Amino acid sequence: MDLENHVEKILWTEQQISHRVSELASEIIQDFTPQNNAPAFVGVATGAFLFLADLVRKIQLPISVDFIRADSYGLGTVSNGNPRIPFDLKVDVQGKHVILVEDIVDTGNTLSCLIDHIKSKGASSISVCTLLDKPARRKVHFELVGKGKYYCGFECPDYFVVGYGMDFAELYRNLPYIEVADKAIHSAIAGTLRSETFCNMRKQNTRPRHQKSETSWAEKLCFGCTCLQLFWARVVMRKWLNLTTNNSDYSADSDSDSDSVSNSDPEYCNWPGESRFKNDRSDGIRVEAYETLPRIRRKSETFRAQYINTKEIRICAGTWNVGGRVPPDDLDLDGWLDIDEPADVYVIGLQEIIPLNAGNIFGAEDRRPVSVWENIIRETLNKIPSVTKFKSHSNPPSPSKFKPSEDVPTIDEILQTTDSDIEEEICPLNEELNFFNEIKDGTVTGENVVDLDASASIDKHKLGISVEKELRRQFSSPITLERFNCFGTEDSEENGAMPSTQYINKLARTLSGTERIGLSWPEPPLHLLGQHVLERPGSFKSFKASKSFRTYSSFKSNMAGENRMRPEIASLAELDLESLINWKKRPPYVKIVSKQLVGIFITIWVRRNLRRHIQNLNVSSVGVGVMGYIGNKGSISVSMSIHQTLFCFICTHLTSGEKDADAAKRITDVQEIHRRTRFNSLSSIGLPKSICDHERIIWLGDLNYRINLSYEKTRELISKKDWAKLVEHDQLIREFRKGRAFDGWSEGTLNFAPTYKYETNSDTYCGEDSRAGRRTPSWCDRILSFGKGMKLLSYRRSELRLSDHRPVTASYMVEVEVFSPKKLQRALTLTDAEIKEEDIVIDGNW
Ligand SMILES: O=P(O)(O)OC[C@H]1O[C@H](OP(=O)(O)OP(=O)(O)O)[C@H](O)[C@@H]1O
Ligand SMILES: Nc1nc2[nH]cnc2c(=O)[nH]1
Repeated sequence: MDLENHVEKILWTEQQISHRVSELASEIIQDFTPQNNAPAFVGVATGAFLFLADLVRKIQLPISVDFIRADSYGLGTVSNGNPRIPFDLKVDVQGKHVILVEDIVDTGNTLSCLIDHIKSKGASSISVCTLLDKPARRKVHFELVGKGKYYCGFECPDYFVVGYGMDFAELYRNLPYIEVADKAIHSAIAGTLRSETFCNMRKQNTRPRHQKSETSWAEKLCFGCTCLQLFWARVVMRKWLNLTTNNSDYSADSDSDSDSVSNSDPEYCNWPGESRFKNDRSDGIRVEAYETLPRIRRKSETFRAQYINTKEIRICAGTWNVGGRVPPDDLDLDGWLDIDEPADVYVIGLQEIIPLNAGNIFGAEDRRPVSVWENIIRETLNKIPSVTKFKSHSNPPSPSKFKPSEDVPTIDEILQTTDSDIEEEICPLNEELNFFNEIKDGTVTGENVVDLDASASIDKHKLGISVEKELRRQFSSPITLERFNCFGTEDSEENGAMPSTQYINKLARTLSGTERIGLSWPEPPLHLLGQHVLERPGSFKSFKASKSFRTYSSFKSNMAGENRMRPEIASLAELDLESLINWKKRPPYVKIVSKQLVGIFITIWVRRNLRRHIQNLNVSSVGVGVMGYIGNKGSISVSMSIHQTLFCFICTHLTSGEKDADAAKRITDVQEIHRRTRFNSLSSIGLPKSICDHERIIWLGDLNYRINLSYEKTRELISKKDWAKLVEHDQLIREFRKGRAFDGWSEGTLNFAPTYKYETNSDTYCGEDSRAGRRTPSWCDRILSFGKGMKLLSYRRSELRLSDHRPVTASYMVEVEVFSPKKLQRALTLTDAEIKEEDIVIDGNW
């Protein structure tokens, strides 16, 4: 930032202030000298401390000096209209002239309250001496007392100002001049903040003037600050302003995380690194959205139906305000995360992952608790065995089918890589069964296959051992060997003496290769789809000529034609079983995103085999707390497509408080979150930009809505478990009805006790002692949804006592659209045939 710009935002320099203070002092001396009774100067803490100190040193009268404190702004920039007096006068002002010394008069709330207070102490007159007056913001008219006078240093324009005692979030008070805070905010938003304020503070205030300074080159470059200070200032400022460097500023499991055979992991052979999430190629070439991850909602649903299937996935959403408590390592999250009914996607939102004290709110983010929570979540999800596969897109499994007992790790899975859906597109269930029936008179029968699946089961607590045992068992099965053999035959000549691990990888790669139409495509733009299928010579022929088709065919013909062990079976002995076992032992869930904003934290985990179907991942954080920007309250939203459906998950912590004004602020918070949440740049055509652009949305968090009843009445209804009556007074339910916040959203029935506020590590609600921060118990912790095709399976709370809140869980069965290359193939082949027919007719006519 250039110097002029910098100078422009200083409203009053040190010299100007000093000069004006002298003038004010002279005025006061003149007014009070004739009186015998020298006034008491009462500074309004904290802001007036410098002004008071400078002023009283220029008053040559036998004055007394004291402080009083009134809290009206708290951490925000808007007076709350109801100042408290947390510390009172020491001197007795009975019968005295009092001069209240203020740094700034804004709404007038503080003064109005203080004047009343001092008047009640019997002061004979009350004057006010303020350095700044902001008449544009005056809301409350205050009356001076007796012959009291109003002394004012400068009229202040309607800016939020800092310096010379005035703070922004308790900082900047020690600036010797007064400047506009908004400017700092705006320049920071424009990314030009060089943190002059901090630099100047250091130059002008923290280095003793007499001390000759040795300025390092780094300090020179940074206007006198060390880079570390500058960095800290930037970090803090960015945090205040809720600026993130970019949308990919979140953590996720890398592909190799927890993969013991990561280098040879066939699942990832076509998806290096994190590139699929970031839309950037590792070679530095930016890949346009339409080339890789497009998802364009087309107008023609009829046409869309020709290449889209649907299936259901289970999503478990959990929210918990953990009150800044670090969890013990053995915290049992099984119930909260509903691991007996495993989900495909876990969306976990925490609030107050760190204590919301000033240091955490305004200082650099403390990320340590994140890893503790993540470890516990990982361990919890690792108890869930891997699921084999969905049987059919069009006949989705019912929730009850997601039983661990069915999660049989078969050798098929290995052969199919991790993506069983893909396999089905080539060889759907019915074809598969027909196929096995076809070769019934050989060694393999349909029943055998069923037996094979059904006989294996996993002890979910001893997953690794079971997997190993099961794999060994399957490898000893003639069926498996034969099937494996068949896959091997296709490329047997080509493969020659290829080492076994390499060979397995190659097999898996063959099965996951993108040449298999649409295997991992999200939804390519139509023109590309057309090109892919039609422009290739003989369209369907090209599919038939593809490696996968050949693999499948050779599999078929081998099985059908021969009923004997081929010599290649011998190569199985060399198979690197250990690699396979390790591969199979990989954790069943992977973290696809974790993001923290002060105390708000969201982490999303998906089944390993779903990961590749998650695209266009984007994160957007919005702070609505202090100053309207800081993230002590706010949201983190995650946008993604799962298969072909757009999802948004929002974890929020909204404004707290029981008053109507607090409820109104929560509505504003929600509106702000909608307004300021932005995902994809304008150039990313077809990708969602805002929350509402998504098809399925889950909003979870400490929404902080309260029950509008007295504490006693609420407790009475809780003891009767009269949830229905309580619900009538729930602020959020009322908002639903009024249609102001969350219009059109759904929530499950609240048939559990309010989740807030409990005494620590206890089942007792706070408030037995009415003096100790009594809170009406409320359903602060909520999970809402928006969008079609979302069936709520359960909505409940868990009895974890770590904090003053109880965690809440909502499980959904959600419909997603799945791209079906088979359908498209059929549609396009037909279209192709129709065109050809037309051509023939035309030819005939010709
Ligand atoms: O006219 P009003 O709208 O009431 O605002 C004026 C008050 O606001 C500031 O105090 P603040 O509450 O920020 O505390 P501080 O002095 O500790 O900064 C300022 O020092 C005044 O006392
Ligand atoms: N720091 C600061 N405190 C205030 N209190 C009321 N108005 C202001 C302002 O502009 N700046």
